[in-house]
Amino acid sequence: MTAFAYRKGSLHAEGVPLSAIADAVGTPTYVYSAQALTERFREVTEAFAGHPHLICYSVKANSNLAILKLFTALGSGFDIVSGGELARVKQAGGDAGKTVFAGVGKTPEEMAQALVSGIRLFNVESAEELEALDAVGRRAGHRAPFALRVNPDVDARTHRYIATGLKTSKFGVPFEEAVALYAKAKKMKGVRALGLDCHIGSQLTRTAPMRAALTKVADLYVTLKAKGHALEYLDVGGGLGITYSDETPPSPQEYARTVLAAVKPTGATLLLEPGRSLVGNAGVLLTRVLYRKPTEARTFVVVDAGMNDLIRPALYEAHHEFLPLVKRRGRDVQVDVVGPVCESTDVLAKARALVLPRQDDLYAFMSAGAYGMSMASTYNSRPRPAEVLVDGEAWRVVRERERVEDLWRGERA
Ligand SMILES: Cc1ncc(COP(=O)(O)O)c(C=O)c1O
Ligand SMILES: N[C@@H](CCCC[NH3+])C(=O)O
Repeated sequence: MTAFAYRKGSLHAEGVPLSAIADAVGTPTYVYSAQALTERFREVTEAFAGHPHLICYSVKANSNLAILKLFTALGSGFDIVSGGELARVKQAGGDAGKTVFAGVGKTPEEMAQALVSGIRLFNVESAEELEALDAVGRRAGHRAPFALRVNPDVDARTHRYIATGLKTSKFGVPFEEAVALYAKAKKMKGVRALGLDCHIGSQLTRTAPMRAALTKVADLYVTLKAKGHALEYLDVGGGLGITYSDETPPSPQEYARTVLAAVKPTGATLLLEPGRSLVGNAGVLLTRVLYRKPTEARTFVVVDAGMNDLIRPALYEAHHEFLPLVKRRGRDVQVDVVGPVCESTDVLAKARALVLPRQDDLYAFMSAGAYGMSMASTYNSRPRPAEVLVDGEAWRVVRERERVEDLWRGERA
């Protein structure tokens, strides 16, 4: 069953009409489906059943505590990129021992905090970071478990802003330098090599780049083992894409087949860091129509959600379907759906054919569960949206709408 579907012309999240949520909580509001989150998590786990693995949900995709708690209950670990994300995981009852820490700019303070918390693995992204981690480990009196994130120089065939596996990207250490770095690390007293890591990009819709990268990385893993490094984990990153409009990403099963075939020679325990593929299609952003504005050039529909609430269209020219909460019959016209923010890139849906909305009509931006709220800002002093979690016929607010007073918290006039 799809979590978001029309019933008698009214768009529902599971058993709840979305317009009831919009009326009660206001707009803009993010709404997530517990059922969609759970089903997707189980689907990925089942696809890898039979092979030792741990799913480390990528917190940056959606870091709401209720979602972290739900994944914790399903047995998930986490992929984090900051001390703030670690704090969220702990706050939600997540296990630091099932958590991996990535990112090119971890501070020594963040590393120390993570080490004390018992983090499973540091994914180290540069030679200098390795030295910093070594110093942290020595100071703490125990070796920090690490994997090098290598950059396999593979074109992930995704939007260039979210590709991370090319030589020119800031991520990972150059593939050719990995063997020497592991040899250097062996002499360090504050670190312990426990794995190897790579992540080539996000919203991947083809298996060929995954296969190419993982085959290279698996080869390197075997080489490192042969050189006496006691590696246990191969972290294959995240990146599996979702359908926003007409993309046809691999299914979790097809993804698992590709990954498992490539890593077979390693015998490693797999770490997976899915973000978008678990939450992207489990969330929508509700919005209300403020004004229609026909001009000579085009017809604008101004809604109360802006690029500060959902930045993906402005940042990546990303497509999110724009659906009415209550279906209406009529002739389609072409419109640009825009937000209230004072930026020309605040266009949330461009050149869409739809029945001309009326003032106050409610709509949903679909596929907004990933990198929606987690990238929201208060630009233009707009309080961030509320968040709601639906479960069957029940729903609850899992983050209150930010209040205007929150906008200047900590400021001194
Ligand atoms: C290291 C790392 N792991 C996991 C992810 C999650 O990626 P996705 O949401 O595409 O699954 C990202 C983001 O691209 C990342 O940088
Ligand atoms: N924020 C991006 C994905 C970046 C992934 C983080 N490494 C998006 O919305 O598509």
